[in-house]
Amino acid sequence: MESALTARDRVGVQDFVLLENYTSEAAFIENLRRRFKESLIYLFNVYNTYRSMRTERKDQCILISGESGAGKTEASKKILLYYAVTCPAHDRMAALGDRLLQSNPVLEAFGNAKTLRNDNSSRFGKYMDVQFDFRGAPVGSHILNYLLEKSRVVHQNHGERNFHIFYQLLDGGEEDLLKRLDLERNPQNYQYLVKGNCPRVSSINDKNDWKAVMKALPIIGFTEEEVQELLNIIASVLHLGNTQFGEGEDGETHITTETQIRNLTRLLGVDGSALREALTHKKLIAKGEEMISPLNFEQAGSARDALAKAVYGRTFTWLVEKINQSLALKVPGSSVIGLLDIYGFEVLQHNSFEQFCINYCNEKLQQLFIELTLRSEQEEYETEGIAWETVQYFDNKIICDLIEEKHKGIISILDEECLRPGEACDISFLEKMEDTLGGHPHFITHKLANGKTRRIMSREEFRLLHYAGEVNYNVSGELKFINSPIVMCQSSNQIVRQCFRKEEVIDQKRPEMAATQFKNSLMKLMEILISKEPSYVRCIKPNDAKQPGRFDEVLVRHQVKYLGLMENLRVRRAGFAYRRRFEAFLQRYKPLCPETWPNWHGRLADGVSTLVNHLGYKPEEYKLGRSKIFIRFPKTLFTTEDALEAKKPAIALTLQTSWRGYRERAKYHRIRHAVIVIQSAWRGMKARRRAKRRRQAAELIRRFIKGFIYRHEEYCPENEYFLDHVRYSFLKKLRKNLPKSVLDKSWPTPPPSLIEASEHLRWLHMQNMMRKYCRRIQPEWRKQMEQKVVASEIFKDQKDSYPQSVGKLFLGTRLENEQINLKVIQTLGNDKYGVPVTKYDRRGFKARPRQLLLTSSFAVLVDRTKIKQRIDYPALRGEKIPCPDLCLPQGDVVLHCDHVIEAVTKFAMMSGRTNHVNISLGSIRFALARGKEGIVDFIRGSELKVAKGKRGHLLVVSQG
Ligand SMILES: Nc1ncnc2c1ncn2[C@@H]1O[C@H](COP(=O)(O)OP(=O)(O)OP(=O)(O)O)[C@@H](O)[C@H]1O
Repeated sequence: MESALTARDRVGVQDFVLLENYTSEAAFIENLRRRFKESLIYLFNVYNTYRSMRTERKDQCILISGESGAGKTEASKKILLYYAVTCPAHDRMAALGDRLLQSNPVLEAFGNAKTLRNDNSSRFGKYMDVQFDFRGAPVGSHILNYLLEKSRVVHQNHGERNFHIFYQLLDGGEEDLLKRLDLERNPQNYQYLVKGNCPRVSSINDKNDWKAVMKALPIIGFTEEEVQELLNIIASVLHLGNTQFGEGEDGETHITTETQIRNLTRLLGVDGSALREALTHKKLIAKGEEMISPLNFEQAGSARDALAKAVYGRTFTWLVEKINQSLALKVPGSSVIGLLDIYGFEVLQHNSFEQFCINYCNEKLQQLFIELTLRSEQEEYETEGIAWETVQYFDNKIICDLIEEKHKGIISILDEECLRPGEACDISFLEKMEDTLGGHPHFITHKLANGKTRRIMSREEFRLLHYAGEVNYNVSGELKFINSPIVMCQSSNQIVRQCFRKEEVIDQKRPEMAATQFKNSLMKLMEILISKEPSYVRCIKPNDAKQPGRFDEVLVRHQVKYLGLMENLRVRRAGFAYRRRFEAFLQRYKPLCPETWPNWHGRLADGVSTLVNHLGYKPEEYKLGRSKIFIRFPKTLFTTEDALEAKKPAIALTLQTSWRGYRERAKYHRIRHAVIVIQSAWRGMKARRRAKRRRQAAELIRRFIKGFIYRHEEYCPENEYFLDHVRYSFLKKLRKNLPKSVLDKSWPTPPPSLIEASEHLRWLHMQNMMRKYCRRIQPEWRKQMEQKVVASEIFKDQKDSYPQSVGKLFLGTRLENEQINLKVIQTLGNDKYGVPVTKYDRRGFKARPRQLLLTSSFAVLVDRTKIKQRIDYPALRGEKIPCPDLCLPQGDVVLHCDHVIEAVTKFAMMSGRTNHVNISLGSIRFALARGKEGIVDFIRGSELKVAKGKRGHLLVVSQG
């Protein structure tokens, strides 16, 4: 509905109720034209009906009307297709669908014909009930047929045909069959088929259609016998058409075509003479007495045609019943949708009884429309608590009464006239109507008309002013004889016997005439329709040439008029043009009022009230019901709709902004949430790590403190960490501070627990360094070292000048390769020689002094005997070094040497008596001959001197 409003400006209005100028036919047609041009041929949603049935659980009906070729059958097919596609599938549905499908060609063969307006025109009105089960699946169907155009059986306009089945039989029937039925293939041989002079139609393939019908009949449930009997009837109609009459000399009518009568007798299974009589005589019952009177030539022809029409018409009704049995409900149904596909108002050049019935039917439908529309309006107003207002519309009840009123209506008069004893004729019927209905505002005859109308009306016509317009009906031939059934009741053809019931003939009180029958069936139809919720489909044919895209305005205007659309619209617009539930109205138009936008939180009625006040609705323009708002004029609605259209860009912008904002906020919240999750996870992890570290640190400190407390205890669990740590720390420190050279005496102070280990390490390290040092040392340096070590053993802390000598190298050349200046400055106990000793060779010096006394640069060799031995050493002599001094001395000697420490060390080493060196400071005592001892005083002086000192001491002055 709302989408229709949106599309309004583009393609007119979808709902005519919203047409602004609803009284203007031109505006109406213009709207049709606009939508036709855009191929928007359906004005309103025809599919709502099914939804209403499902949701409201109320039986529905769809009334489809329109003139021939307007599209009624197409529309009903679309509706059925919609059910087939959208309804839930049912197990039995397939079989039902099959039968439903197969019934179509059968119904079309017997009920459709080629007309000027439609090659496959349905020549009957159809009401079809589709039954649905509780799930909404179709489970059964039932068809009611109305107003079969029986006149077509005996007469067709030029360019039209009889019902399809005749042509199908002649074209498609097998030779044997035709022979049995005594038929010839050529349709032109049959009086009932030649009138239209159009036996072949390019768009129709009779042979194929025949096959389809023959295939369908058994599926629908026809027995072989029934099929044969049905074909007998069809053939009979053709034979009946070829039955001719002759006029005797005395004016008596007789049958001239005996073959036809024979065939009819055989095929219909009736008595030949009875049939002859029925065709040539009229039987009337007056005051309980049967009266038979002969028919004239013309009347006999009419009686024949009437019989043909009756036989065909009733057979068609029987056929529909047979199809109904096949489609009947096999499971319980819950809801029904009825589809009424019926002609719209028909106004032809020559309008007869059939047009009268059709238009009467349309009058009834219009009345139903008014009744149902007003009823639903009234019900809605009542429900909504709105005061009912009298609506201005034309109520066609007056016309319906004119036709159907008991005793006074046209149908009653027709019945009376037909059953009246004596000669009934069309004119007497007309006169009777004039007598009874004269003065009725909707009834005119030639006699009753004014001058102007009289000129255009024939004397055999009467005019009815229908709600949709005026129609002139011709009464000639109206009063046809329908007494033929009497002979048919005795037929041995089962179908004929079922169609013409004996009771009908026996009940002579007041046989029901055709018009009354139709009136009664219409009453029944109205009862069916009135119990349902109606929807209407009005089909309008755009042109008569069967051309696409052509909009023939004259034709359309004619249909708009005779479909009564303007009148329908007037009824619909009598009250309020538009109504909507509060929530729907508020939802749609709330953006137009700041107080209702974006959301109204109060009562819906208050919201709508606020909204319409803001929109400036005048009190006469609308009313608020209990749950709906009613708007009287489309203009009000369209102004609101236009305002909404104008507002839409702003709404779109707002929605866009809100949506983007919402999207971005959602995104932001997502990111924020993610960040928080990551952050908390990260913080948690960090905190856990910190706590762990703290725990570990506390544990460490605890173990450290405990370890510190127990540090002097044996290695135990309490102090193991502490001690390990101390050990580790010390070793780490030691690693960095290890002495690099053997002379480096530094060593980190060990913790108390490691003193022993430290010392051990130190010793190991020293050993290691020394080993490395020793491994690296050169042989000459090794010797030097050995000598120095010996020198150290001898002189360290013994001789003042020793520390100064440590750094001075012992030269190998001295006492070894080179000469060493060694001067014996005094022999003790003997004479003094002042002869210097030169070139003393090491290899020849094997002296092993018992004592070597040194002071400053002096050395005193003690034990001269030994020296003497040494001096005798042949090696020294071998070198022929003159050393008379050394050969001479006896007793101890005082030697002078510049490198006394070196010299003494080397002497000591050479002699292997390092512990025999005795170092004295100041004075030394020595033994003299005969047990005497002498004393040598050593002092420092400016020059080297040996002299006799005080108390007989030998005074040795050393330089420096
Ligand atoms: N909705 C449609 N779209 C296109 N063509 C359509 C539509 N409705 C009808 N027609 C055309 O009009 C022709 C006649 O339609 P249809 O037989 O439904 O008319 P009808 O009103 O049932 O006629 P009749 O009363 O003679 O049976 C169709 O064969 C088709 O060519």
